[in-house]
Amino acid sequence: MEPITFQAAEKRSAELRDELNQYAHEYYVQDQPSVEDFVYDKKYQELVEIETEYPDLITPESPTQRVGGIVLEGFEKVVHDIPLYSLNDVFSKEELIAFDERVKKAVGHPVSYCCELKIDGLSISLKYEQGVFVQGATRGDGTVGENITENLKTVKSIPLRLKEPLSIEVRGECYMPKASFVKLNKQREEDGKEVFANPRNAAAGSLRQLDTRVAAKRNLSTFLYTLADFGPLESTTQDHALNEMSRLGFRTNPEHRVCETIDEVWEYIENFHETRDELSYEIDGIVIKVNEFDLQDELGFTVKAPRWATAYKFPPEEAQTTLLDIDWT
Ligand SMILES: NC(=O)c1cnc(OC2CCCC2)nc1N
Repeated sequence: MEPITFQAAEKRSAELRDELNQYAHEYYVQDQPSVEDFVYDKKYQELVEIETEYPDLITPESPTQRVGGIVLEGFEKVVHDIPLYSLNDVFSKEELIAFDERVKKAVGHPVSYCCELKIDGLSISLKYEQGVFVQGATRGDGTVGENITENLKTVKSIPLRLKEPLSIEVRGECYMPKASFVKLNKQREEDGKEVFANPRNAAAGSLRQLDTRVAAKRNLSTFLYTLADFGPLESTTQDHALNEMSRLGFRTNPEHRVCETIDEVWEYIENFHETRDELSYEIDGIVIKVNEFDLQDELGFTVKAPRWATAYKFPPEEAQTTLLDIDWT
């Protein structure tokens, strides 16, 4: 390609960055690619050539920054301004009904619930300043986590810049899709390496890598589910917050549903208990949250968990076809 002037390179690289980030958003966040891979690859190659010629044109959100390439000494500690709470679990319909009774007694009237699949991955917290991804951390003990920003930058579904210049913090799950888990373990077996016990461990092991190029190759993904620091956003319900996070460019789980009664919640639980093997990711239950944020505030927290949420845990899968038995190709 004939060398181009800096001005032409500046304009062209900005066009390519926006175009490639839009293609990546459609592919990794919306699961609806609008172009074939070779179209993306060709434009990506052009951007690499321009950035190689003019390194000053590289920006934090350039798609070329997703491949990793630094080896960290270790992970710094991060103190979470807003704690990441855990959930009180329930294991039966009776316990779920008791949860609903406690909530109704405390607020004095029936409430609607936002039901979400309980993704079996690693809890992460993402901080943005004026729309730019500035820090990613593990949950840790809920108050102190580890700074894994460099590894999370390689996770393609995590936006490096939001659609609006907001300063917010969101939380969610980083997970490894079942098909990627099977492929990784087959490769590790061939390489004589120890295999991962489950996708959650594989995701955790990938994010604990000090060499970011390793994390970049592990095909990790995310579902975000908590608006922690709202910034200027004004969601009043969990369901609305999920829709806002999706609008801002985050990947959220499409199966969330508002249920008006605990019976509807139970229907939702039974449905996904039966069909979860069809999902491309592992879930270990259902998270049920009081939908209205003002009622969540009224209910508050115990020492470790919100009074306004519970997790219905599925019984461990006995004699279930294991992931390795299923042909994921
Ligand atoms: N694994 C999940 O999919 C998941 C985990 N946690 C939460 O909510 C937090 C927010 C307040 C307490 C728990 N939602 C989820 N969907």
